[in-house]
Amino acid sequence: MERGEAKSKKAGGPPRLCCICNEKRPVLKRPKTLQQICRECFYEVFEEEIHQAIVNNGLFKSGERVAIGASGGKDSTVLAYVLSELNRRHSYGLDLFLLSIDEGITGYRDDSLETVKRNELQYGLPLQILSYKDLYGWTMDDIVKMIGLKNNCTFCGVFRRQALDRGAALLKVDKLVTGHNADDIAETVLLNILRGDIARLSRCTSITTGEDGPIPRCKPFKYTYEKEIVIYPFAVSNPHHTYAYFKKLDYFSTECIYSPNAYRGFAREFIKDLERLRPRAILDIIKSGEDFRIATTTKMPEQGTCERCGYISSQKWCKACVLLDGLNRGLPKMGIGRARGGGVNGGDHKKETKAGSTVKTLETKQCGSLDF
Ligand SMILES: Nc1ncnc2c1ncn2[C@@H]1O[C@H](COP(=O)(O)OP(=O)(O)OP(=O)(O)O)[C@@H](O)[C@H]1O
Repeated sequence: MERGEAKSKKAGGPPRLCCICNEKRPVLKRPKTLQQICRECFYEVFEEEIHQAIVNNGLFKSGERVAIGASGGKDSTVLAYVLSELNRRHSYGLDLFLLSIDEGITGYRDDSLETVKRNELQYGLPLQILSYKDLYGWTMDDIVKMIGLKNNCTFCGVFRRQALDRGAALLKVDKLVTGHNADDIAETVLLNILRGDIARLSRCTSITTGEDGPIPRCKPFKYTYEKEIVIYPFAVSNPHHTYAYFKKLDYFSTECIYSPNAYRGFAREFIKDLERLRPRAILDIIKSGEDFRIATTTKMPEQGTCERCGYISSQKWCKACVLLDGLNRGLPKMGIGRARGGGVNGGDHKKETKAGSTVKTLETKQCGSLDF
């Protein structure tokens, strides 16, 4: 039995000493393990686990240029901070950049981008911003005016994925990292099972994806719990940290105003309920997702390039071009779900699929998807 634990058993109350260092008073119960620990040990294990995820999975090579997808929200802000700290501390030898996509959502993204601009100065990382308006000629405000709230996340997700790739190409980076955390991944495993989407299920637990595409994407927070990411900015008070000594990290915490997210919301709540009963549930769901084996007879989409813009696509036109074409022709529903006719990939989809498989043209996908 550990020293701190022994004392607490005698006293019959919570441990009087941190159960990691056995020296300091515990100030929090660690959400991932329910251990009572001190502040210093919390951020030490928090950062060390991320370092281990990076090292054990060989996420980076020395000399690489890496863009951090920076939305100004808590996950990517903590990621930018921790990654620049680890890069210095462990001499990863990375050139880090912040890459932000401005979707054109008034009262949401404009405010969160102000946060990223402050982060640029606080962390000393160069920032590149790309907007939907410049890339596609449409803002999300315009799109929502035309199509309403129902399917807007599909447009936003498809456009963002491509916008991040284009930003990464502009910055000439070798990799893109995002702030997707363990909760996001567990939620996506569950959603892919509920939708029977075997292609996405097979890749959504990978810590690195898109190695066959324009730019590999990594998720250093694959094993990091959302609850700990929320606590972390307040726990950072280590004099060895170059920034944030007794300071909160600066991030924007408002939810997207256009994201109704009902289905994903249920999955999220379900996982939170499981986590309350058993914190390991999140890691177990990720493990289950990893252990699924895809039958060799399952037809997977074949990668090619979009005939219109040259972006990676399993069909004649990529998803962004189909959606954009619909918007420009005043037929925004054309590329979504079961809409028929008119579209390059949409009308007679089975004929258009290069691989000859029955891959859906586009399905309504909510924000927060790992496949954005
Ligand atoms: N507009 C954006 N510009 C750049 N990167 C983005 C943008 N939106 C999302 N990302 C990246 O995708 C990750 C997951 O996005 P999601 O929309 O699920 O937000 P989230 O879980 O609230 O994350 P965050 O707290 O960082 O906003 C983010 O952590 C970030 O790395």
